[in-house]
Amino acid sequence: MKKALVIINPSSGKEKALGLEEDVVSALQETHEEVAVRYTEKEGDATTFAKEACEEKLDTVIALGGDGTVNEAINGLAEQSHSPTFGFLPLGTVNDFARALKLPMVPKKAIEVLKANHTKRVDIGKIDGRYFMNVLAVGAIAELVYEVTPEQKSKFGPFAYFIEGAKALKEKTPFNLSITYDDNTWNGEAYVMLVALTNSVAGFETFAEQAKVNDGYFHVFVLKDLSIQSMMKLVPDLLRGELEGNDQIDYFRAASLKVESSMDLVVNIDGDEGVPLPFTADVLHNALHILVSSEE
Ligand SMILES: Nc1ncnc2c1ncn2[C@@H]1O[C@H](COP(=O)(O)OP(=O)(O)OP(=O)(O)O)[C@@H](O)[C@H]1O
Repeated sequence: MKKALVIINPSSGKEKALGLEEDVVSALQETHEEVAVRYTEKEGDATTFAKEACEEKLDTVIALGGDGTVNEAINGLAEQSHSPTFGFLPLGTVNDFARALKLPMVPKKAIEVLKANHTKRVDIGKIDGRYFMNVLAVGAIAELVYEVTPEQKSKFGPFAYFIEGAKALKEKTPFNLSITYDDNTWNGEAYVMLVALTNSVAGFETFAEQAKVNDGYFHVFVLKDLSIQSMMKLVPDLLRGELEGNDQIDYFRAASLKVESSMDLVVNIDGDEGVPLPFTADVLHNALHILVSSEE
């Protein structure tokens, strides 16, 4: 007998999730005998619910929410002895993970993906005992994420980060960074370090154009200069998907990282405040089974 759990964050996506519950449940009932629904009330609930679904050996876990809810669900599913298939409806404003997986943004179409039952194995990252599916950020970018208001995100989409980013970066000084990755090291001064697991960062699908959701690597970008000239080159390179060739960026890929600084810095994990430096991070290759569009 197949069993599924639907985790709903009722606050996500202008409270759209509740209106979709019935359609999601009836879609799952086509292939599952039992479909339960649980609503999150606070931070951590989606992790608890997903972990309990693993313990109860459910076949499928579906999340309705934004990247925050998806991250929490993944934190409950990762490295469990029984791992249900995971699917989600992207109801946030940015939805980087859904962009990377080429999921439809229109909820009715995303429900069709759940029905089709086509899965793909996907990498996630592990950082000091926590899990993430999109991005780590150190430096001004990490701080600016907290400064972008939900209104700005709804109005300007990814460009809200760009507008706030340009403001934040202007006021910053570089920090020293020591990165040990696989068998190499990077030492120097940086303004921003971004570790992308997927191509889509802050809604820009061209950010790490070459990153695949299951290539086994972190794609690391270290920004070394913030002069006007360098920023003017950065924007077209970002939009063309050519950031790794930019003179002011050092780019490399790695399956594991150790990042240290003599300065007081905190790493941002999938858009939320994370752990202080130093940290270690590893790619967990093909760690999850995710429901994706059949043409993917
Ligand atoms: N019932 C609830 N009411 C209010 N907040 C909730 C509720 N349940 C969970 N949350 C909070 O919602 C947050 C996640 O929201 P969501 O899934 O919309 O992600 P998001 O990253 O904010 O999305 P985006 O930025 O793309 O819009 C978590 O921080 C969680 O604590």
